[in-house]
Amino acid sequence: MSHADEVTDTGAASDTGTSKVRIENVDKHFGRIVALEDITLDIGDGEILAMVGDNGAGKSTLMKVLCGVHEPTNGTIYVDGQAVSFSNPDDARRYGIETVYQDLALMDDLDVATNIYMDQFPTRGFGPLSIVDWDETYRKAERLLDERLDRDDIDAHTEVEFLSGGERQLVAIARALAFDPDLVILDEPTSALSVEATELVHETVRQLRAEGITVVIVSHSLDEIFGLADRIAVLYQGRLVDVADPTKVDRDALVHMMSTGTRPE
Ligand SMILES: Nc1ncnc2c1ncn2[C@@H]1O[C@H](COP(=O)(O)OP(=O)(O)OP(=O)(O)O)[C@@H](O)[C@H]1O
Repeated sequence: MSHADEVTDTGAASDTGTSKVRIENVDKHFGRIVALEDITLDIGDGEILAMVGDNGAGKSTLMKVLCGVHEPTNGTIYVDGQAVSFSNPDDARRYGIETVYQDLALMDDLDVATNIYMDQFPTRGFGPLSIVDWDETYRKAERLLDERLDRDDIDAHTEVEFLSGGERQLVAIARALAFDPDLVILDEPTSALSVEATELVHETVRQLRAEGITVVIVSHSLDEIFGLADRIAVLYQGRLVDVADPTKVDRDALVHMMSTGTRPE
């Protein structure tokens, strides 16, 4: 691979707005494995940034650095211009970063509202006498599904195991939204979904952007990438190859970058 072809993202996001998150000179090593090497990337406030790359390119590792699962070996993460250091996902959450993992991590035998609020149930009473306010839990869940996701057809009382794949994805997104995030990371959100369910999830992602939420989406689907992304960060063997504008790059060029680590002539 020619390192001359690799880029440092100079902050194209700043052209239209400010950076929500800046990843600066980030390396991540696992023993002798270099999973990320000198990544510098701005994630623009309110944009949908797709993260793409072949297997082993470093997408998951970069996502996990962003959401506090991994600490970078070197480099700095800035949120709203402030240098931050995340030791765990709760730290990232405090800075408004939520992640929806591919496996969704839903509890199948619990209902929708419980899944959405299980980490932060509304309570009544004070101190040791406080108890879960179930009425408020269902009310809030219904409001969230209806007003934020436009899905009043998903009943907050339904056990998650009875939902379709697309609905499960939306419940997982709702759980992230319940933390009132500024940035949501979606890991392969439609990889197991039908065309129809995929379009519903895409609608939701566009809705998040319309609300001003920044979205980072890890995806292998070119349709998804070209249909949704404002910019495309291409990784290859742990390095950033390009941050492409989907209106200016075609599929062949993207596949070329993903498979060779170089930009086309
Ligand atoms: N916890 C870990 N321990 C050791 N090596 C790891 C660990 N996590 C990732 N790696 C290595 O880091 C490199 C990047 O992996 P990563 O999972 O980030 O790639 P990816 O682009 O997400 O790939 P995929 O599309 O296959 O999920 C790979 O060589 C992988 O084996």
